[in-house]
Amino acid sequence: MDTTLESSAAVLDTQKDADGSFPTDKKITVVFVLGGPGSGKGTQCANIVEHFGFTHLSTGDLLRAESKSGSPNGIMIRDMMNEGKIVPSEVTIKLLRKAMLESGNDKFLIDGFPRNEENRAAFENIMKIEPEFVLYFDCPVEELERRLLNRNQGRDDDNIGTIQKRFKVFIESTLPILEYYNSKGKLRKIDAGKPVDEVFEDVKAVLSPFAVEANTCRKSNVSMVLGLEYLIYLVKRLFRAARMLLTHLFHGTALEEGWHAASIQK
Ligand SMILES: Nc1ncnc2c1ncn2[C@@H]1O[C@H](COP(=O)(O)OP(=O)(O)OP(=O)(O)O)[C@@H](O)[C@H]1O
Ligand SMILES: O=c1ccn([C@@H]2O[C@H](COP(=O)(O)O)[C@@H](O)[C@H]2O)c(=O)[nH]1
Repeated sequence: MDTTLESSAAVLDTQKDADGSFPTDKKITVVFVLGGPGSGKGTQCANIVEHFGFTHLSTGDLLRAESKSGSPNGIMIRDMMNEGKIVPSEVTIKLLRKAMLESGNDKFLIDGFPRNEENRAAFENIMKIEPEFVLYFDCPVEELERRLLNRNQGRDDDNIGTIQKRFKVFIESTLPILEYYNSKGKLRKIDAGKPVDEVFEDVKAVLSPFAVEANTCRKSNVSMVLGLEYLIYLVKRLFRAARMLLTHLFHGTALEEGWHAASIQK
């Protein structure tokens, strides 16, 4: 499958209200991040960004921002989120595509998406991008509920009524997506019921293929710096030798005296 932003753009740009254009033909790496509400997707994505250079895009965050922006879809999005319902794919994918473009990156963690079969098929058809794999944060429901009720980030949907609806949607619509990717050998399941640091150790193991690139990059930066320092050292020595030679040619005696004086001082 062709996975360039350019080809995705070609499809999306046929849409009447699609904005912007994709500047590159780079290969795009996408990792979907899924898990029940409160399983720690956002928390772990922040760690991944720091260590592996991905851009983190939470579709929930993108929809929340859109609902507050006063856009024509704003009220519809807010009402659906308050009911724990899944917003139509074209709305979410348009926001995702814009954010991917604006990031300038080519490696993305797409958090909280695809949530149902419609999301999955639409992303594949429109963006023409297959995920590398799906990171699935698996956590007992009692722990999810405890975390959400203690989150205190002012989210309208972190109340027990909406939380129950979100759990139901996750079981009915998102679990089949996880099964789909599992059948394709693309599911990477993580025990998310453990403390944050322990979960991240498991995440790092799954993302290790991307660390190779980061290490290589770091190593080559180090050798570049060392190489540059050595070059500066050589140039300095060359200048010193040239200066001594010139001084010797024009003031041979003085130089000899200088050397002599220097060797006495030693
Ligand atoms: N491993 C963990 N152990 C205990 N608490 C955690 C852990 N991971 C995250 N939390 C806490 O649980 C809450 C939910 O975490 P987070 O927002 O990362 O989940 P999420 O999966 O992104 O949620 P949502 O799907 O609702 O956006 C936060 O208050 C976070 O600090
Ligand atoms: O792709 C998506 C992502 C989210 N939603 C809606 O937003 C809320 C909150 O999502 P979080 O991932 O917990 O931030 C979710 O319950 C859905 O109503 C969506 O429709 N599509």
